Amino acid sequence: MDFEAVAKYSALHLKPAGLTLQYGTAGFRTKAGHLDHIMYRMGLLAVLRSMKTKSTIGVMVTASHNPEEDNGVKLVDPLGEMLTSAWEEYATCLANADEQEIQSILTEICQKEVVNLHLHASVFIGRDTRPSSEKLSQSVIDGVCALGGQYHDYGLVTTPQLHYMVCCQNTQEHYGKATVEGYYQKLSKAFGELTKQACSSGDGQRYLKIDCANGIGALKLKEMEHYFPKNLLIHLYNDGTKEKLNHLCGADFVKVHQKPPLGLDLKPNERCCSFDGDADRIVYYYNDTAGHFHLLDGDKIATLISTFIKELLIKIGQSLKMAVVQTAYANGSSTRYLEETMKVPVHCTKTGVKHLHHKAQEFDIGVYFEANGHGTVLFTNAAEEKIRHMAKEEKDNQKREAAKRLENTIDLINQTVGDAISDMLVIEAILALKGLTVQQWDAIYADLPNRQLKVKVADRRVIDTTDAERRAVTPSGLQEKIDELVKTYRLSRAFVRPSGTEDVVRVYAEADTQENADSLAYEVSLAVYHLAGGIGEPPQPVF
Ligand SMILES: CC(=O)N[C@H]1[C@@H](OP(=O)(O)O)O[C@H](CO)[C@@H](O)[C@@H]1O
Ligand SMILES: [Mg+2]
Repeated sequence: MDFEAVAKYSALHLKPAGLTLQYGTAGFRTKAGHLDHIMYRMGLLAVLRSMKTKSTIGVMVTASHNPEEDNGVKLVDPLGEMLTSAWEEYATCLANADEQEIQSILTEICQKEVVNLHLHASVFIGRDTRPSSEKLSQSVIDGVCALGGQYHDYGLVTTPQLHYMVCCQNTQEHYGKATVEGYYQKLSKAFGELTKQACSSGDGQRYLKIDCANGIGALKLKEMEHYFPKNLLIHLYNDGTKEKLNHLCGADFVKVHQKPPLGLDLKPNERCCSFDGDADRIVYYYNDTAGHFHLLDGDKIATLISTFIKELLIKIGQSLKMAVVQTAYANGSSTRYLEETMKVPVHCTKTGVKHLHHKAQEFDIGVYFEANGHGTVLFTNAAEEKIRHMAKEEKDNQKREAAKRLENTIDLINQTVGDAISDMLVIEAILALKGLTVQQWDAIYADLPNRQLKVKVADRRVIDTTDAERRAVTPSGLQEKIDELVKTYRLSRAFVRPSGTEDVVRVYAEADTQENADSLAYEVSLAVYHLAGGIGEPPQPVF
């Protein structure tokens, strides 16, 4: 290891005194001004991870739906998955080390992981549209170079595009070409094939309004539009030319506030969707003729996609096991509908894509979505081979056609990670094929009214949870209080957990009416404030 180079570059990326950060649900995230040293050190770590796995590793500079002033970074493992947890700990350790400790920590990681430092290292780098991202990605490059790694800087890409390209590279392009054009071509071709026999979506309305959160999604959709078949008409809003990233718009804003984004005029019954800042989440919505807003979130998306796949599986007559993976934030109605009506097994994991992803890998076909609209579908190699074989060789016309649809779905979905562009194409294809309007899709089941709130506490780590975060173990008395409150409402459920991306405790509640969900969420927030060391003003009633 060239410690001299490491030390030389480290001096250019000094850690602010007293700053400690943790590799959380989605890597490191904080104010952009505090991240230079983190970027550099993640460049170093990516090189070691690449040597360890003998594969290309991805580094994405983004803070997704967070405010424009924030930034963040996460590492992407060889098949496009999130970084494995043991290395998250190394990342945290390296990030918080004093400058003179860096060498010994790198050496320790190499010893523990038996990293052969003579191997070639390769790192793919991507970034979102934040003003701070370009400089920060240069710091990543410094880290990669300090340890003699090779890099390819993809510049502005969506997070899922970077994951996709890492996977392509490490599968010797079996998954696709490791270029942005390759991505556009593969997805557009699959979409065209899949929707060949569809006339249009049920409402005869052939276009979709997209709120791009003033982020990278707008840039990439503009590039991709030329590849789309003519039957897909999209109209972009919040394309970043006028307003600030994620400000009063984007998938997270729409989901949390349950209202349309600024900058998109919502006409009755028009089908609309929002991406988040790095385009790995998507939610749909519409306003009915009475002016009521209807949100179709990750749970509705999971239901639509799993219904579509299940129908095709029945047609091809293969016994492939499919399951849906959700988190505690999934609306109770969606879980009930999937289990009781659809007869699809549902599993609940902790928040964070990596947990859902791992669980989904246990099934032949694993559909996973967070309620906030992050999700995808995973097919095992064996399931994929079976489907591709049938799509080619099956004699029975109906079965073969169903297998072809599944095959195109496999090619359309980005299996590495949730992907707003890919998910949007899957959803548009399903609506067109099934002749469903957005209203008919929404009517499949009715969501239970719900509310999400945040509470500021001195140290959110005082809250420890169990049972896929549905119950609080500490501080003592908190869970008992929540249980007590939940009992006073109908069809109710509530839980609290420390956020992995913001310095807050999140509160979730659902109940029979919006008023009751709001009131329960408020009461639970108060309990958190009083029992878990709340700071600042106590929570106020929601409305
Ligand atoms: C309730 C919620 O939406 N939480 C989000 C949010 O995590 P928190 O740990 O809740 O801050 O950001 C994560 C990363 O984008 C995402 O995976 C997760 O679903
Ligand atoms: Mg995101």
